[in-house]
Amino acid sequence: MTVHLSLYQKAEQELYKLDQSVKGQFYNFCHNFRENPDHPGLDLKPLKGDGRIFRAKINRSYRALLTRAGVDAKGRERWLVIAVRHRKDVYEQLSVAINRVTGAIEFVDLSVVGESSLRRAGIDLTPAEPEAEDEPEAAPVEAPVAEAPAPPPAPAAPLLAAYHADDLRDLGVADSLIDLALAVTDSAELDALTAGAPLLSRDVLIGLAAGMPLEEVRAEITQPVRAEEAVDPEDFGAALARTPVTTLDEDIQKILEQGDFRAWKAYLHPTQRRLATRHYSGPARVSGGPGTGKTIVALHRVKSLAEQLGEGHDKPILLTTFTKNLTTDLKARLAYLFDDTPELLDRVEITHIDQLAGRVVGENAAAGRTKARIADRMALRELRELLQELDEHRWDPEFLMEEWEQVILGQSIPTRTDYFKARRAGRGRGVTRMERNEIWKILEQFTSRLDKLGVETWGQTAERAARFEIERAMKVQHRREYKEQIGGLDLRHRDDGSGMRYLHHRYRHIVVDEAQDLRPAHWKMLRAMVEPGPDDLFLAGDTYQRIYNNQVSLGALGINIRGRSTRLTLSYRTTKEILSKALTVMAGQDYDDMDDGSETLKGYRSVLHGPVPDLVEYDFWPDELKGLAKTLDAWKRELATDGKGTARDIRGSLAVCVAERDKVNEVMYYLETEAGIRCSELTKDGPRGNGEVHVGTMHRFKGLEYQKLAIVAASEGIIPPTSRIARLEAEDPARYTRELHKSRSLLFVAATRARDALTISWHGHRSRFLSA
Ligand SMILES: Nc1ncnc2c1ncn2[C@@H]1O[C@H](COP(=O)(O)OP(=O)(O)OP(=O)(O)O)[C@@H](O)[C@H]1O
Repeated sequence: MTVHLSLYQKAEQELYKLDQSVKGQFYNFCHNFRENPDHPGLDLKPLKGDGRIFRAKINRSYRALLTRAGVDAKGRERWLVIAVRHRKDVYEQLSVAINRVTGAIEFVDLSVVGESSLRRAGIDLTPAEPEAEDEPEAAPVEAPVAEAPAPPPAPAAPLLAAYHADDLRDLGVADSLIDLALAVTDSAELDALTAGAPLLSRDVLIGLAAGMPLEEVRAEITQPVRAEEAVDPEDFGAALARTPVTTLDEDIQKILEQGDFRAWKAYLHPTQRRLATRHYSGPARVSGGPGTGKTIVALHRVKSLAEQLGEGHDKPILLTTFTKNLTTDLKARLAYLFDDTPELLDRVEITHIDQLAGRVVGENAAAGRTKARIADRMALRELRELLQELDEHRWDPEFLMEEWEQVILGQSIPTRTDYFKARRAGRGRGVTRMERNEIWKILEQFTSRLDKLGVETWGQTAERAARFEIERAMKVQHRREYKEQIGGLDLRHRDDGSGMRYLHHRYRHIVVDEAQDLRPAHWKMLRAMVEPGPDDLFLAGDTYQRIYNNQVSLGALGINIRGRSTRLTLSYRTTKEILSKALTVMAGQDYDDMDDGSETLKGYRSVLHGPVPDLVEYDFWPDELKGLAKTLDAWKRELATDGKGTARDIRGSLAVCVAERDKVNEVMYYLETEAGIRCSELTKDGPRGNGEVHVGTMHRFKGLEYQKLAIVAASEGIIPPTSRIARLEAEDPARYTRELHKSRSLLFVAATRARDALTISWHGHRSRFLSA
């Protein structure tokens, strides 16, 4: 073997799309090239424009474009395949360079930047290979009958007129794209220009065009991917080490068969990769809009931590999330990510947060003293009954329930005196000392009522678990201090019989997904479960998607993420069209960053395109159901023509999302009995049954994604549920605002689950969150 051959990330993606036969021939090409790149059959030649790019023959029609990248340790020349193209698409003007910011090799393909940009920049593309003689000529195009020439359109202002070439260069835009980018006049042109652009150029240009200030682009897009060492723009050997590639000494056929699944497994965006692999001096957080890859980063973070730990017999890494059905999803994705190192997966515990709290409480309970857990709505019913029995009408049961959850349980307040002094930040309505006394009395009766029934809420479980874990952490700390005091001597005498010897923090690293929804007590429990220090806690979440009541201030809970917080802005899931509809739901809203600051969706964007979402109004619910069945039928037909013919293939591609629990049954009943469409309900344990269409409440859709999604009953009165919350507007405006936020977030979460197609319908009046 005379050369070492690697494949550029983008070239790999191009290969996936080619016919199986071309993939096979590419495999042979690699084999032959590695043996002898100068073999006459490969016909290796430099392009006339950038002599650093060579073309070589894969078969009669396809060409590999390659560049040299130094020599390897064995003295073999290293070559990089930068693209695989039909020969008609190989132009002399293609260029390759080293990006001065990332230090990686970048391939710039001017043939995909769009006609109008090229025309404006006066660039004429020359095919590297003239048409073959035996190829049928294209039919001559008839000259159109001349019409009176239209007046030339007024020149439009460039989209990035506020910036200079030096700004773009400085931010990392590829040199050959800078003039073109500065001449772009509308977003269609920008899309064409960025579609095939190197990653950093694309991110910077889209960020600036979306209105992100230059300094923010520098801090959030350029800085995270800057090479750590100085970049030599001519050293392709050094640059290869910074470029995402596959080494073709591996079995390329196996890689190609994995197809698109490899997308997130192998190639994280450099910002995502850095977040997943870097060392943090303490708790860190990744935020970002829906579909920006927060979960993917969390999964890779787990893998990177497991690799650092190596094999072992315990599970020092915890991966946890708020919803039960997501835990199943995380388990499957993580198993896929670890498929080549299953022994490392054994070092990870994946548990849903309530289950974890339940286990801690169970471990600490005396035998036979465990309580059954009830959902919050059952507890609320008990509280309502209690208030009726007490003939107590001054207090709204929902307000009391929140006060208990957020203030008393949230801060582990043990006594009435402590409650008098408690912080009630963000609770809205103030309460006097006398009122606190009344509230305490009612809640005391309420908790003893639950106690007598032998039940507790998940909030109580979390709070008790937090207390047990804090005690445990204190014992660990005391033992360590004592050992230090006595000069590091063995503590066998003191430990014997107490189990103390085995006491340590439960985990070395904790990774949390959907962090925005955890309760304060969950955070306290997690904080105590891991020793404070480097890489202790890693959180992924988006407060715009908070759909439960649990607003926290992490700093106040002992989790300091200041300076270790990063936001992702590029959506990999949703199309631009769906995203812009979803963003109108959030227009003008302020959300917190879980740390007494505010969060933003500025720069949140997608580069994918698809149909504009359908917004459909019906007079009555039965009409809407009929319309839904029609939409689903049409989608099924579309999927069939895409090759996803059978019900089995469609499963998991289509879904119907509803705001209210009752409507789920109505939708399923109608679709099954009237429209012959088989459904599966999305439950907290995942989809139940094998139906082709998943149906569930908006809460159940968190973290999931579907190719085509219908949101039904998006009517005013249902979202937000006006009859339930209207009175709060006057009585407790802060709570009213919180309820509206929650409702709005639910619709936002639901709309951003759709990958390609989205329909939102309603009967009566449309939800106030949906603009025309
Ligand atoms: N670097 C990447 N390359 C290709 N696909 C990616 C990449 N990162 C994420 N994705 C894909 O984007 C989709 C969304 O990713 P993910 O679920 O991690 O986003 P998220 O930010 O957690 O979303 P949400 O907040 O809505 O739950 C997934 O299909 C994932 O496979």
